Amino acid sequence: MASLKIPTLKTPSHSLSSKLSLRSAFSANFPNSAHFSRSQPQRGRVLILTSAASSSSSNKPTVLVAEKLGEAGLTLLKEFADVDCSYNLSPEELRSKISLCDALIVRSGTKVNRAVFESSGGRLKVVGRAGVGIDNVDLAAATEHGCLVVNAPTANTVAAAEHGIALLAAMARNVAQADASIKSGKWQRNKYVGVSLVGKTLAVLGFGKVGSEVARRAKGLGMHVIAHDPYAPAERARAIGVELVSFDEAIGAADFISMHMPLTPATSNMLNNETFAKMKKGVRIVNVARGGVVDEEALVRALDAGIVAQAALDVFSEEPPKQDNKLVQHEMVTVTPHLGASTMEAQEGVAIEIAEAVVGALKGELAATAVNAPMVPAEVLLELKPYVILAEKLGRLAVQLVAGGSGVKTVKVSYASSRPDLDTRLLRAMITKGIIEPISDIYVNLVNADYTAKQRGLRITEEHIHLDGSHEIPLEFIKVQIADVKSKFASATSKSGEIKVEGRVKDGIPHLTKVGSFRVDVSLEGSIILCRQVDQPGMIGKVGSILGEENVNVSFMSVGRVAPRKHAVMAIGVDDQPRKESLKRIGEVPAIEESVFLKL
Ligand SMILES: NC(=O)C1=CN([C@@H]2O[C@H](COP(=O)(O)OP(=O)(O)OC[C@H]3O[C@@H](n4cnc5c(N)ncnc54)[C@H](O)[C@@H]3O)[C@@H](O)[C@H]2O)C=CC1
Ligand SMILES: O=C(O)C(=O)COP(=O)(O)O
Repeated sequence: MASLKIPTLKTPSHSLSSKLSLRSAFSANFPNSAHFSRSQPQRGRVLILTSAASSSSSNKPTVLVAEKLGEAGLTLLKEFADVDCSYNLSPEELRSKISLCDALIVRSGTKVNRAVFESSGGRLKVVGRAGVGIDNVDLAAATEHGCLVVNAPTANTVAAAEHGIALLAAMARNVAQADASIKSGKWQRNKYVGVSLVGKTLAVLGFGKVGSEVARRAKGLGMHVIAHDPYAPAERARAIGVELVSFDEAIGAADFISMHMPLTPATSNMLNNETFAKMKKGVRIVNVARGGVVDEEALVRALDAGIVAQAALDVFSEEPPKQDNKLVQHEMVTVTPHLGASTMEAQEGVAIEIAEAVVGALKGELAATAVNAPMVPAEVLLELKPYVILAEKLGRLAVQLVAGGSGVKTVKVSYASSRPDLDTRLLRAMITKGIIEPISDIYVNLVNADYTAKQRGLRITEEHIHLDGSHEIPLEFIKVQIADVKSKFASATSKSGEIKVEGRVKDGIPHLTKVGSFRVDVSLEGSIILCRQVDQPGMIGKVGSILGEENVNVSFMSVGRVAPRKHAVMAIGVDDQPRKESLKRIGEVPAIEESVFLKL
């Protein structure tokens, strides 16, 4: 397996402070628009931005809105960002604009594929999908690029359900065909005799938000409603008088089928030759989900064979469909141009929902509708905040203790906690960030931490040390161990050969409490000098005076020793980075056996 090579360590261009917010967990971090400066690119806390990448002279992030968005959403976005509304961009135009944008907002009409993320040069930090389906966004590529994807999953539910019902009724009564006929001067009352809905069986496939609203409305029309959804809770179905059945039962019993699942590899072409063959002859199909859930050629054949009597389609595998598309032209098919979410009300709601999500994500807040990042509830985030900082700093310290040329492959993290259900995803991500960022150009956040670790051949194992006691404090300590490496500070290596650092949070401030087998206590602010010395009087004074002469402010000092007059490790917190010569002078103090400077 590949391993994470330790090159010369980079000095981070920022210094962490106790003011660090949860922003560091996410990729998109604009503290607020007024303080955001593109001319001073920073890593870690905020986006990697350069003045060359800036398209505007203001300090605000830039949001590209690539498809029509409701006014209320645009107003919200404009309060925080420079908003570029450029509709109908070609793929090439989108790719060339994207490196100037911090966020992109799309609906279903824009393909946000890998090329878009690659063209963004690392600047794009949030993609907002103003709607539900995210099949037009390459989530794997987004994650690999540390780009958060958020959607607006609730505001268009009713609109989509109403459109499903509109298509159901219009299809059953040939509304569209009859309308076209009368407009062409005909009066064909016998040709357009329809079928009734009352008493018929409707199978709702996909019993999520839209599917259940369709079911509720269909029941109001006097239909017998059954549903199939492998993941829907039976109680939810029962509560509205719908029976959940198997897929084969649903399609076998249905007079009408309505599709409401997302397009995924598992649902692609789920209506096909084989499944059409299992349906009742004369079944009628409504699709307001995605064109790709139906094998469209198989549907044409099923229509021509009379297995499917009629279909009503709002969505197509290729949008817009070609003019000679056989389904569009088919007499027994009613079509609309992906109008499910297109009501005034839904579009205003979706616009607000997505604008809030994108602005929140740009501010580094928790994104409640994140699609490609673990969902960590806001209250958990707040509670874990100091531990998040501790986790990143321990990772950062541990990796700086690795000797150049070693390959970091295995990191073991131990969490000592009385909480059996401690959510460690965020902590793990931050340790990964701490380990990878000082030795690479990769920007690591909650979105791409696990992916990046895997890519770099870094295996992070986690262990929970269960403590008895109050559940009030989420964590007693975190221990980070790097195995199978040489250390540039031998004292950081435990008896079993791993580099080991341990820390805990005291009064809300992260502290380093153990290095190897030496207990220390130094707050993790500023930077740290570690020295191993023979435990004897005067050492603190000697090192302190060298730092004083060099004008380096000491914030903290702590000495941990194995036994009096034996070996001791001195941890010195410093506000500024000492000159190389100062560190050399410290190393030359006769009783000092080794020393290392660690930048936090
Ligand atoms: N035509 C339009 O303008 C609109 C289309 N949509 C489409 O409708 C879909 C559903 O939207 P929501 O109900 O809001 O999403 P949702 O996530 O609430 O519901 C989707 C349901 O599909 C189920 N599902 C997943 N795999 C399935 C399978 N193999 N068989 C049966 N069910 C399966 C899920 O368990 C879930 O309950 C969206 O993904 C989107 O593609 C949504 C809004 C507007
Ligand atoms: O929300 C969805 O999934 C939709 O299909 C709506 O698409 P639209 O935003 O109208 O392009």
